[in-house]
Amino acid sequence: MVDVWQTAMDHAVGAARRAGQVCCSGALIRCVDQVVREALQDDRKVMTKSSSVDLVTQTDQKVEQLIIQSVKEKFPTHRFIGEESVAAGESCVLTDAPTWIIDPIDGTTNFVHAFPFVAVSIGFSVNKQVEFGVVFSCLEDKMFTARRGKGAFCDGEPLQVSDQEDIKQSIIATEFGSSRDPEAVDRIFSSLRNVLCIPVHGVRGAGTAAINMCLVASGCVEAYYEIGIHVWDIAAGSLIVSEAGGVLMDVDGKDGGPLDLMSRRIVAANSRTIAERIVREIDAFGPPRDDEPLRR
Ligand SMILES: O=P(O)(O)O[C@H]1[C@H](O)[C@@H](O)[C@H](O)[C@@H](O)[C@@H]1O
Ligand SMILES: [Mg+2]
Ligand SMILES: [Mg+2]
Repeated sequence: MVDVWQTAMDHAVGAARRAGQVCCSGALIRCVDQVVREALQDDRKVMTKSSSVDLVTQTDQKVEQLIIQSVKEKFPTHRFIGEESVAAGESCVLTDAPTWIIDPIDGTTNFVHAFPFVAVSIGFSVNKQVEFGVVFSCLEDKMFTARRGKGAFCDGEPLQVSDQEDIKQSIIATEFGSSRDPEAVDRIFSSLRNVLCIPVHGVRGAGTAAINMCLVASGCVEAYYEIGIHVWDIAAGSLIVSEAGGVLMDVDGKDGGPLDLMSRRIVAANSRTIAERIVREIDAFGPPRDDEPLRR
């Protein structure tokens, strides 16, 4: 059978690596070279989006344009949902058409502060189903990939989630997100307290949703959950987790409900048991959906 999306996936891997090189040269320069740092004053200019801690740089915008241009040349009819294009006013609606879902720098706050976890995330959906996901963790130089039904890989090596079924023997990843609304922060802390006091072995966060999900897929943490993420944070990572044997869910009711890429809520875990336990412990508030027209 003809593998219709393999060419697109190969293109995504190349684009993610090239984009990662742009991000990483910027990030490494921030770590090591004060003189170049000053010379790059403009490039380091940090702007804000939905809140004073929702950061964006010219590198985010430049990298997204690089990826979109290169895809357009090869696949002129495909559509895009890109984090920085949506911030600039493009619509954020997932249709049945082949759609590239791009987070040019996942972990912009890390990037700005030279905290060494930054990823380029490219998901590709058809009929609203993710067909492949590519996450390039550029400072670690690790390429995570997954094709629907064909497994998940890191640099070509198969990935498998952890087989730990006991949440008390687990590490859980999460993030605080970019809302500083006191009510939302209270809810995030109350969920965190409940999870921590199960008790779990530990709670971690890499500062990027995509890398947190690759950590689940690699078996380094048993689960990742977050409320407030966006479709571009999770499209690629969600397939990498499920193809590594993990489960994905929303945070509704007792069993979470099916993952909804636009709902801004996710639990990604090694097993249903651990995912459902997290759902029971967290406060399931609902930020405005990504496809809600008046969310900005
Ligand atoms: O760095 P970006 O692409 O803005 O994504 C981050 C997101 O904005 C935060 O809410 C999450 O907590 C991070 O995990 C994301 O990766
Ligand atoms: Mg992101
Ligand atoms: Mg981003």
